[in-house]
Formats: sequence, C-alpha cells, structure tokens
Amino acid sequence: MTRITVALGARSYPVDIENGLLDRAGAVLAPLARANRLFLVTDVNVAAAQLDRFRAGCAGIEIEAVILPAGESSKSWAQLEALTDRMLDWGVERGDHVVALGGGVIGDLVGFASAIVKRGCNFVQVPTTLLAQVDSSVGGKTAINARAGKNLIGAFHQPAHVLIDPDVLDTLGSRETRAGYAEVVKYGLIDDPDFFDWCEDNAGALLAGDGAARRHAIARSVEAKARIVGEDERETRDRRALLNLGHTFGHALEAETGFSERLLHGEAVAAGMALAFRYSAARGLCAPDDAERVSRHLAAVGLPTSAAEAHVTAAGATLVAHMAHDKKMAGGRLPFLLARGIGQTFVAKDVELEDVAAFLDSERG
Ligand SMILES: NC(=O)c1ccc[n+]([C@@H]2O[C@H](COP(=O)([O-])OP(=O)(O)OC[C@H]3O[C@@H](n4cnc5c(N)ncnc54)[C@H](O)[C@@H]3O)[C@@H](O)[C@H]2O)c1
Ligand SMILES: O=C(O)C(=O)C[C@@H](O)[C@H](O)[C@H](O)COP(=O)(O)O
Ligand SMILES: [Zn+2]
Repeated sequence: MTRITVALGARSYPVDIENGLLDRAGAVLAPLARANRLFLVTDVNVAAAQLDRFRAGCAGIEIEAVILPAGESSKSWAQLEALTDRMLDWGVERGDHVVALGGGVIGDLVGFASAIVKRGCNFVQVPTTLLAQVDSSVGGKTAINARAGKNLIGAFHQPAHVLIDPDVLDTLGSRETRAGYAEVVKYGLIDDPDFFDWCEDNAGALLAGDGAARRHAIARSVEAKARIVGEDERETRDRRALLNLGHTFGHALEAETGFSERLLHGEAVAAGMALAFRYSAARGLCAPDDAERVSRHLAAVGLPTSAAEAHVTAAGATLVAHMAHDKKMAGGRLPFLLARGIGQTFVAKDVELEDVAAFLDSERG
C-alpha cells in the first residue's frame, strides 16, 4: 500500500492507495463507525457499479446508503437540503464519519454537508473516478454551485481519511476517465515538466487501464496535491491557486453550458489549460511551441483545447462576465494562472479582463 500524508497539523490525514482496497474498506472504517453504523452517500451509477463490493468489504458494519442522482446538477441547494435532512434524520453526530463513495460531485457535496451539519462532522472520501482519486478527494475544498457560478457556496473541510482503490476505475466510462486525466496533466504543467513528459509517453496506457500507469499517475498527483495543500491550505499564499490552472477559463465554459453533461469539469479544464497557455504565448510570456505542445497532447487523448471544441460559441465579453464571479477576485482584479513554459505556472496579477475578452474573441476567428 502507498500512504501519502496531507500534513496539516491537527487536521493531517492519510491518503491510502491500494488495489482492492474497497474489498478491505471495513478494516479502516470499523474503528471509525460509531455503534457499528456508517452513513454513506453515493450516486446511482456508483451504486450500481461498486456499492455491493463496498458493502461486502464492510461486512459486519450496518450501512445506511443514500443514493443520489448522478452528475453536476447534484451540486445544488436542493440536493444539499435533502442530504442534510437525511443525515439529521439518521441521527448523525459530530464524531460520526460520513462516507462519500463517488466522484468529485459526491465528494464536494458530501464534504460540504459534513462541514455544516451540526457545525461539522467527520467525513471519509472513497473516490471512484480518476478525477476524484487524483484531485478532488484530497485538500478539503467542498462546495455546491450557485446561480452566479461554480463552487461559489462551500467550505474548507478536510476529510479524516482518503481510501483510493484504483481497481474501481475499471467500471468508469472512457469519457469520464479522459476528463479526469486533464487534472493529471495539470500537475505536470504546474511545476513538474518531467511528469508532463511521462504523461506524453504513458497517457495511452493509463487511459487503457494499465495498472502500473494508473498507480504512478495517482500517486504522483496525490503527492503534488498534498504538498501544495500542506503549504497553503486556504489559498492565501499564491501557492494553492496554482491548482486552479485552466479553471478560470474552464469554469466560465462550464457556466456557459449550464453545468450540464454537455461539458464535464475535466473537459472544461483541458480547454482552459490550452487557453491559458495560448494566452500566455500571446502575451509573450511563454514560447508558442510550449503552448502548441500542451494542445497537441490534450487533443491526442481526445480532450477539447478551445472554447469551440468545448462547444461554447459565446463572445469573449460573455465568458469574462462569468469570470468576474471567480473566488480568486481580489480588490476588483482577477489573478490568472499563466505560464512561462511547461512546468512554470505562476499567478499573474496584472491581467485586464478586457484583454482576456479580446483574446477569446481573436480565438473565434
Ligand atoms: N474539491 C476539489 O478539490 C475538486 C477538484 C476537482 C474537481 N472537483 C469537482 O469534481 C466534479 C467532477 O468530478 P468527476 O469528474 O468525478 O464527476 P462525477 O462525480 O460526476 O462522476 C462522473 C460520472 O462517473 C460516474 N461514476 C463515478 N465513479 C464511477 C465508477 N467507478 N464506475 C462507474 N461510474 C462511475 C458518476 O456516476 C458520474 O456519472 C466537479 O463538480 C468539479 O468541480 C472538485
Ligand atoms: O484543490 C484546489 O485548490 C483546486 O483548485 C482543484 C481544482 O481542480 C478544483 O476543480 C477546485 O474545486 C477548483 O477550486 P475553486 O476554488 O476554483 O472552486
Ligand atoms: Zn478541477
């Protein structure tokens, strides 16, 4: 088993990565289950694909399973209200460990519900998508979407434990696997050019389900995320913001598609990263060859690399209006994650939104 610790003082926690871990989840969870009972939340697809396995792995523990609709639309006030009521009806106590079995949608929603019910109870992440295993289950960002935009209502609330079983990815669809891969590539682009090289060489194997490639990608990603979160848990030091590479553009694209299945989060991030690199090149910050290399790799695995490929035709001004709701906004200015090259992402604080709008319009031809 690989264990990576997210080092946050009293709130530190382990991220365990092991094939078949779901079948042995009870060994970790039994000591966390008050009165031998666990409250678990999942979605319909994960319930069909993995819940029986999870239950078998937790033999002897009584599991109250809440099964929600799948997809981004579950990160809503309506689902949050229904879920928190279910938790209270069940009699959840602060010391309980609520289990989030699913992708980033379930993790973000359950994490937020756990942050606010009784002013905070424990939760455990059992991520079942590539995206959730490499990114969303680690770091304690929890949220639902608001009318004004993505993840605008939420809390920082760290899980008590993260259990990653790469085998659960066997049942994940290829589109969802590809979308999660965008967040893997992100770590290479932020500050690890060797890992980007590895991605170029191994994406095919990883996406085809090769076990060694999967384990390497998951462990390297979790190590990077744990390190950055440990340095800047609440995104106040220009460090954690690096994890937002591609997200300012990406969240605007997601908002434009109404947070629907038309554009998955990872697809939006892929297009957003390609846009961030092209915008960096347009400003003379980064070599055009680097920007082309990023797009070439994302396109090679079937991810979108522009607003048009993400099926968004909106004008630059419309996309920039979505960006104005970004949580990074400070003093009326929006910091942007730009790049000086592959593995050289930085926080730029001198970007004018009008300039971004003009760049986006220039992309429309
Ligand atoms: N909190 C964070 O740090 C963070 C980081 C990245 C993304 N996110 C959020 O994560 C969300 C996207 O997460 P996602 O890509 O995991 O999407 P998701 O949770 O919607 O899962 C994608 C689809 O795969 C299905 N699924 C999940 N696991 C499966 C399995 N093992 N077998 C079969 N089907 C399975 C789900 O039912 C769903 O239909 C977005 O809302 C994004 O904002 C949060
Ligand atoms: O953990 C982080 O920090 C990230 O930025 C990870 C992102 O992949 C993730 O999508 C996150 O939810 C975006 O953060 P937000 O603060 O822009 O909502
Ligand atoms: Zn993301």
